[in-house]
Amino acid sequence: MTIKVAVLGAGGVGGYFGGRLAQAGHDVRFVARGEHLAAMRGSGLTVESVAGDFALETVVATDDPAEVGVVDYVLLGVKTWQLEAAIASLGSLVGPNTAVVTTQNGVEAPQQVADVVGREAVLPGAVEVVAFLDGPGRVRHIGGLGKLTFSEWDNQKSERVERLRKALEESGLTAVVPDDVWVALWSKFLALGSFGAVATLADSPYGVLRSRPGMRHLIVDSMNEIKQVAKATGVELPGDAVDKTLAFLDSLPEAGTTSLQRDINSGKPSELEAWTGAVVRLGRATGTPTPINDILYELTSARTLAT
Ligand SMILES: NC(=O)C1=CN([C@@H]2O[C@H](COP(=O)(O)OP(=O)(O)OC[C@H]3O[C@@H](n4cnc5c(N)ncnc54)[C@H](OP(=O)(O)O)[C@@H]3O)[C@@H](O)[C@H]2O)C=CC1
Ligand SMILES: CC(C)(CO)C(=O)C(=O)O
Repeated sequence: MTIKVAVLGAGGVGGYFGGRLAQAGHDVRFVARGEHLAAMRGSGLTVESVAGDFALETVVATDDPAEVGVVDYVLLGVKTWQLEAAIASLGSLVGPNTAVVTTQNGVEAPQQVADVVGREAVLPGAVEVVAFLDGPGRVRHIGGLGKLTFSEWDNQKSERVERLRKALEESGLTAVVPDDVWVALWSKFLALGSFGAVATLADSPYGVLRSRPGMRHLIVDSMNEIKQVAKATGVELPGDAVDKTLAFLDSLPEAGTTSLQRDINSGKPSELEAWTGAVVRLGRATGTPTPINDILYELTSARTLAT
């Protein structure tokens, strides 16, 4: 069955997932802007992908969500610091049966969206992919399965979750509906909150981070604090969550870097507030001490001012 999807924020994630869904014949409307919008309108979307290249000669793209109207799903593909403005433009896309799927790294995007459209309209999600815009109208997918893990807010198995899961799988993507989507989001957050700030401060790739016992200890200490914050917000992570995240660090490419350090190093806006910033904020809100993350946050914030 064809689904109607608005991709709000057609960058690495939105462009790749939206592109695959459109290629499979779904009704995908891209909400974009600037040169990327002009290129998509003029010559469509090109995707260079480790899972197979493809080109969509024509795509539906606009900068005005009102032109799209109500959809079945909104795939929210903007960066965390762009969320507020993007959420404000959701109005005309969301009807009584619309589901807004969050893909942002971090744990706060679902609530930010729910504050405006209501919890029942949100499917909290997380993506695993390495994809980026390689110029206007051009997406490059260089790694990761292209996996979306998502569910209803209360983890109920619903018809709309199943319909989206099927559409994604039939489009060549990987879709996972976990038993508890909050455990999935917070498990990923263990990596984001710890690796991101430490890698930025050390200005080092994964190969260096994991090679020094002291760095590993620092990352583990940061993760243990995040685990406590998760617990204080009602999310109990599995006993092996920290070990698994350390094993994930060990599996990453030697020369790989976090998106946080790449953004900060190139002087771009970053997702620091949604990563280590969120650990500190949620720690304070729940009365959970986060001394390691407090230091990481202060030092990384200072680095953002210095670039
Ligand atoms: N890319 C990846 O491989 C992964 C990304 N993620 C997460 O997914 C989220 C999205 O990241 P990513 O795809 O890399 O981000 P990108 O910067 O590649 O894409 C975001 C796109 O949204 C556009 N945009 C922002 N606000 C609006 C708006 N109001 N209306 C229309 N377009 C808008 C941006 O345009 P402009 O450039 O003009 O601002 C940009 O094209 C992030 O939270 C990221 O951490 C998670 C895992 C992997
Ligand atoms: C989990 C992590 C930190 C791996 O690089 C990531 O997703 C990112 O860099 O954006």
